[in-house]
Amino acid sequence: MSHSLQSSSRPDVSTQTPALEVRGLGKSFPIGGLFSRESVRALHGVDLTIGRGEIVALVGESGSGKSTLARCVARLEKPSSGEILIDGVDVLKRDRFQASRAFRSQLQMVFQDPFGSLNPAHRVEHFLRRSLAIHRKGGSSETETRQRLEELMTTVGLQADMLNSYPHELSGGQRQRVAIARALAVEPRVILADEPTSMLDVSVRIGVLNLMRKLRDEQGISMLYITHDLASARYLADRTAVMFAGELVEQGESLDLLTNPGHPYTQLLVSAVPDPSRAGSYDPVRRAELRQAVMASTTCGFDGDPNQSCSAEEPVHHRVGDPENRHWVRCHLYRPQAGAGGHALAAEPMDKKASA
Ligand SMILES: Nc1ncnc2c1ncn2[C@@H]1O[C@H](COP(=O)(O)OP(=O)(O)OP(=O)(O)O)[C@@H](O)[C@H]1O
Repeated sequence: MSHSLQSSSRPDVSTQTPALEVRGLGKSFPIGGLFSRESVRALHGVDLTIGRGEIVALVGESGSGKSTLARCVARLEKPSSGEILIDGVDVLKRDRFQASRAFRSQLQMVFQDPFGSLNPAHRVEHFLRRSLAIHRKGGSSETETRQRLEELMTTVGLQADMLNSYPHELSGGQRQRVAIARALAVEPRVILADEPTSMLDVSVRIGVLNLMRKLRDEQGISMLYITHDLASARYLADRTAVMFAGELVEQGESLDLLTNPGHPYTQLLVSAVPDPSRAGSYDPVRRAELRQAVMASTTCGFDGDPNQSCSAEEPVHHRVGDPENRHWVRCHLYRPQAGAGGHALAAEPMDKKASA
């Protein structure tokens, strides 16, 4: 996979009202039955901003909270705390009890499983027509609707005659393109894509990633791209955010973050990416120990000193390197390298603003 990310040629999204902004998002799930007071903290104080026409990758291992974040933002799950703003409007206040049609037409989700997300009893045309009808985007005549259906198919790189196909007649990659076309039918501002390529053959993954990139570049759609795959984050995303035990621990321009990771967890993730020039650097035993420590306690497991643990005191945001890269890390262990320019950001609220 070539790394054609060219952050410098992208428009400056930091000065505009973000397409999506998440502030202090928290989510706990009750566990242990009806009368139990126990809960598992899946998200804690997550701040995340996605500019217009920007793709942000959210990476982290299984159980780190990525899907919970996407499901809360998509309002499939009720957050325990925090705010969600689309185009500067707090949607939790606007539609207090459930997601409105207006919300659904602003934000769409594409799921991991292209096999499960399309009802096998219907033809492709049905899914797209339904989305157009619900959101009244089909045009006033059948001719216009037909034209729109064919446009959607072309946009996602499918032949118009596949409108007559059933899901089982399509490959996994083609089904995922249909799922993306269905999301596009409502002309959303933001797409949340939860591992959209992980169930696809390696050979067709790149096509779906390129489609997502095209939608960003040509239609200005903003995306949260959730993935385990750091190489694809680097290929596709303008910025990458790293989630660990329900919190964002590092964020920055993808290329910079993945070549110069500041948090030990990000370093561990990066070290697990196969790289012939770095043979032997991945330590599966250490990684398993850390995962175990994370599951067993509320501390992050990277630091043996209890006085410096995140549970004793939340780490502040440290800026890493050149401010242009908007790269920060939250870790008590972070020590800027001499000359690297890393320093702690000022205290709240500028801290949060600068870090999002
Ligand atoms: N409905 C639920 N009830 C109880 N706990 C839950 C629920 N959903 C998620 N969790 C817990 O929240 C934490 C985060 O889970 P989540 O699925 O968001 O992680 P993830 O990073 O998306 O993992 P994966 O990549 O495997 O999907 C986990 O500890 C999980 O067990």
